[in-house]
Amino acid sequence: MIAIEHLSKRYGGHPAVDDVSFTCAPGTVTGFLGPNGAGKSTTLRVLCGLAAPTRGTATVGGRRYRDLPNPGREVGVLLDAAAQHPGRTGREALTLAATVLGVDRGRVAELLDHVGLDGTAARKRVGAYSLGMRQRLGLAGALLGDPRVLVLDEPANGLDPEGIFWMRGLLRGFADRGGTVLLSSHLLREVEAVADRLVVIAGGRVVAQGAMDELLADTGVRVRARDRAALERALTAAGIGFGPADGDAVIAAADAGAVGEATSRAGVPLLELQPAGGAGLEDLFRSLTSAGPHGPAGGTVGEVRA
Ligand SMILES: Nc1ncnc2c1ncn2[C@@H]1O[C@H](COP(=O)(O)OP(=O)(O)OP(=O)(O)O)[C@@H](O)[C@H]1O
Repeated sequence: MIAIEHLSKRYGGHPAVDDVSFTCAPGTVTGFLGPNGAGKSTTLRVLCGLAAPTRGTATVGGRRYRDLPNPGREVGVLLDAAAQHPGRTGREALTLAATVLGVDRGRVAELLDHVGLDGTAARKRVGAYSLGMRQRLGLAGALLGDPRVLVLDEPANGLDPEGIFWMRGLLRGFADRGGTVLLSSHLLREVEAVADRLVVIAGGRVVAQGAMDELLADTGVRVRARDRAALERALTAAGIGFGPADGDAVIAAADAGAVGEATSRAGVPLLELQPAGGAGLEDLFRSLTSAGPHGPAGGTVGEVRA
């Protein structure tokens, strides 16, 4: 179990992470989603003992990473695939890591195979690897100690669509065998297909979290009027939070009845009013994380919070 509790991290006066709390249970994949600069990496760095929290705690199985007796055996970490020693071959890098961890060297070949690095790739220096190959090698390193928990920062970066599909299968299998996975991404589509739960962060704060199916079922309604400004005024007057969708539509954080009443009271004819549903998740993500004049769609945030 990963537990992030009231975690804050300030750099100078700047709050990179501000009172963030969530948990990740065994048997699940949690997608940690947010735009660039949202605070994902900082949270993961604190969790893995690479940065000290200003306030709050981040623990694995009730202990801070630095207090785990053999962390590599309990938590597999891949935070920056690009930061691997360029002069070693993939096989050398993994063999060295196996020695440090006290893992049987026989696992090196097994893992190279598991992450799809063949003999030729394993003999190449890491400096000549593509980012996708480095991600695969980094993942092999994270899995080397046979941990029960995986913490991965943007692991799909640099992978082609086939590689992303492969990684989803690997992470799903890991969780289905009882493992705990926390993976960050700035792209909803990357985590949508594999995550059981989502934690959405923007500006250092959690703006939504919940089970994927809850979030899919509760993404508000998509509403469109010829007069967008009048629609926005009607929603604001009714205290309904909203955010931008594609085209002229907005995603309103209320049910269709409440939106219909608000717009009819204001005399705003509608061109469209329907549950946002699964297709609205992308819109929800954009509206929750937009720094537009209305900020995150407040009502929805409260409703989807677990
Ligand atoms: N070492 C640091 N010193 C100062 N500010 C930092 C440091 N690390 C991160 N920040 C700032 O903290 C905020 C959160 O950054 P963080 O890297 O955690 O976001 P992120 O969601 O991981 O984004 P990205 O996807 O771009 O990595 C940003 O404003 C960033 O500039």
